[in-house]
This record gives sequence, structure tokens and C-alpha cells, in this order.
Amino acid sequence: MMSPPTSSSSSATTGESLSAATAAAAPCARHALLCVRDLHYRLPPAARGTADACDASGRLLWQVPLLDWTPAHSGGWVHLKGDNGSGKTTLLRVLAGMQSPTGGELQWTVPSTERVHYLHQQPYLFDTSVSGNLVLAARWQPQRRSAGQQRVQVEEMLDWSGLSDKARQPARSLSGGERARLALARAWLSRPPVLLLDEPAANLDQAAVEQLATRLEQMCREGCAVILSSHQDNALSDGCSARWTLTEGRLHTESLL
Ligand SMILES: Nc1ncnc2c1ncn2[C@@H]1O[C@H](COP(=O)(O)OP(=O)(O)OP(=O)(O)O)[C@@H](O)[C@H]1O
Repeated sequence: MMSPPTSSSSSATTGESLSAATAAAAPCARHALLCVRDLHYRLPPAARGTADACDASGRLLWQVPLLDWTPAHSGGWVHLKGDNGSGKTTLLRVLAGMQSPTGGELQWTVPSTERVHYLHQQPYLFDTSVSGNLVLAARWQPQRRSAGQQRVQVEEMLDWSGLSDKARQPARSLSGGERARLALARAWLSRPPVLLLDEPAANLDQAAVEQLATRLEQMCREGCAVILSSHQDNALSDGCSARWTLTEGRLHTESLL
């Protein structure tokens, strides 16, 4: 198990110059929200007879030797960049606890890993109305809320997402951009401390990406730590406070503050 946070940290550090053993033994920075040590992900070994079949342990997709992440007090999100196939989705899913790494450790200093919310790039919506999706999210949120409080939350999120006039419409009838807004509102309703967004700008036009950036700014100001992946530069990359890039199988971090 990783030792508890013991020293102060910058917004993000990586251990690119450290040996794997040194990185794995390094204690977590004191205020870090996320500590990663010697984390890596290998693809399943190639099937017999294919070009990669000699690689019995599987090809290394990415490794993160050492990362201590403390979100910027002034807000702003992390932009996770990387070419198609570089492993952004896999990394986000590992960080969300939805997929096991093939080695290494990661630790969130949030009360429960349930509070690390991952949003798929094509989010699943419940087969009910727009407001019904929010009602279910309000009912199942980790914190207890009275029925009256839940109704207020649903109204707030309809308003926040600009979907009030479509509240009674079936969620499946929404456009791709509206579906993305509903999924974000559903996630934001319970105010998760950490939100991991997988390609949230995919299928959005420029105006919608700018609106999304505005909503993310507000979420970050309210204390949500956001990591979003995008292989392109757009309004989302303009507003980030750190850039993490997956290149040649390794995560490189850069603070932009
Ligand atoms: N279980 C698995 N078995 C085999 N290959 C896998 C598995 N999981 C991921 N991969 C491969 O790992 C690579 C990285 O996938 P991933 O979806 O994480 O990349 P990405 O950077 O998010 O890509 P994109 O930008 O295209 O969405 C892909 O080539 C994918 O086929």
C-alpha cells in the first residue's frame, strides 16, 4: 500500500528521470488528490500466429512512473492528449477504477472511489424522459436528499443544461449534443469531487464546445477536479490548467499556470 501523503506538491509531477524502483517507493505529496506510482497497462498478449505473438506479456500501452496531481486552486482542468489509440480511454478507465492496471498503484484522496465519476464519450442514457434521467440520478446519488431537495436538484440541472423545454421528451429523442449535455448534468447533479470525461467534445460543434467549456469552468470553480481527454485542440484545451500527453507509451505532464 502507498504511504500516506507526507510532503507538499506542485500541481503535477512525473518521475520521468527516476528509476521505476525509486518512483514506486516515493511517498505521496501531502495535498495531492491523486498519487500514481509505477502504473502501467499492457495489452493482452497477442493471439498465436499474429505479428506480435512473440510478446508473451503483451505490448506496453502506457506507463506512468510517478504522478502527484493537485488540482489548481484557481480552477481549470487537465487536458489529456494523445493520438488515436495512444491509450487515453484506457488510462481514464484505470483512473476511474473501472479497469485494472497490469501493474503499479494509484490512490485518490477522496472519501470513496465511487466519487470518481467517469463519463463515456457516448454516454448511456436511461430509457425514460430527460427529467426522468435526472430524477433517477437524484434518487441514487451517494448523499441522502429529501424528495423536495431532489426535485430542486432536478429543476436546477434542467436549467443548467438548457434542457428545461425538453424535460418531458424521451431522452433517446435528443440530438447528440443534447444527450451529451444531459449526461453531464446527470453526472454533475450529485457534485462528484472528480469527473473524468472521455472525449467530451466528440460530435459537438464549436458553439457547443464553447458552452461546455463555460460549464466546466463553473464546475472547476465549485471544486470539481476534472480530467478530460481530447485528441484535438479546441476551446477545451484553451481553458485547461495542465496538459497531460500520452506519447510513445508514456504520460508527460505540463502545468500551464
Ligand atoms: N482489452 C484489449 N484488448 C486488445 N486491445 C486493446 C484492449 N484495450 C485496449 N486495446 C487497444 O489499446 C489501444 C488504445 O485504446 P484506447 O481506447 O485506450 O485509446 P484512445 O487513445 O482512447 O483512442 P481514441 O482516441 O481513438 O479514442 C487501441 O489500439 C485498442 O485497440
